[in-house]
Amino acid sequence: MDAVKNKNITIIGVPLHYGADRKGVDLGPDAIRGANLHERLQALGYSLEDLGDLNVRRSLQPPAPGEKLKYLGEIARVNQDLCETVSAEMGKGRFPLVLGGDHSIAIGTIKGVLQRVKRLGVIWFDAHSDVNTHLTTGSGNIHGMSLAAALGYGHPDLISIGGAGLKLQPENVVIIGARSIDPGEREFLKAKGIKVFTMHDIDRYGMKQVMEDAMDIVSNGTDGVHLSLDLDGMDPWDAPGVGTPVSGGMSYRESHFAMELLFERNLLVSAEFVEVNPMLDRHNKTAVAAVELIGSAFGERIL
Ligand SMILES: NC(=[NH2+])NCCC[C@H](N)C(=O)O
Ligand SMILES: [Mn+2]
Ligand SMILES: [Mn+2]
Repeated sequence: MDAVKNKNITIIGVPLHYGADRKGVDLGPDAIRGANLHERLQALGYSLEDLGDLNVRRSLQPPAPGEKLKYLGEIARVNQDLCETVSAEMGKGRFPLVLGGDHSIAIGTIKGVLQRVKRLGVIWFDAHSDVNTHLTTGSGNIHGMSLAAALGYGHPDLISIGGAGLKLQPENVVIIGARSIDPGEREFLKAKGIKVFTMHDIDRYGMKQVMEDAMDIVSNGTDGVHLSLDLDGMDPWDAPGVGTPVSGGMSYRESHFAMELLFERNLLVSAEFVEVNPMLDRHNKTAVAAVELIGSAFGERIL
């Protein structure tokens, strides 16, 4: 089962903001749909189903001061739901395209894909590495912990989603575009041997080389690749509508080119586009960028 040859896509919206503890990113799925997502994919010959948005239970209590796992209950619940939905769609031979919502939803997406593809590669496109746990986080925001959780590290309520023991292997994961890594995360990445292509590497070697190396790593010994794309990986000039912007990111062209190269290698079995926050955006620019990157990843070309 592979992305580009799989012409059946299921779109799943996850209007979650609790992992970012900041309002607006819950409006991401509709902003992305509103930027003509369906039309663009249909024009490429894909057959779509859109399940709408998963239900997010509302919290009536603010987190306690200093809480290290803010909104854990709400986040774990929707991720369990997402995991089951992704797994069910893949079981029908469909390609899950998940729209965030904050990046904590990667836990549910990846766990669901892992139920179908045991040896899974992941490309994590992000300004951040999201490998904090409740023991290292400064913010307590779970969107900064999702990659660690998918690797099997963190709170039991997060790592047990989808079944105990279901996890990524560090050698099958690459991070691209990183430029903001916390001290605890740096240690984690080193200890686990996770390959990070920082902005420095993209400057030095160019996006073509970085993507080729990245795709070699994630496809080596795996049966499929998941793309987890945080829009804050792009430069805030091109994607201003994100909650945790970091200057000096991937340009519009670099990001597109990365998606085009991904399509050419035909590795993807699933993808998610997260952290679009329309309340912080200008003219829906970030949602439009998301749809354009999705278009390129699914085969759009200029000529
Ligand atoms: N998915 C994201 N935008 N993550 C940002 C994480 C920022 C910071 N490292 C934290 O743990 O809070
Ligand atoms: Mn990020
Ligand atoms: Mn992220």
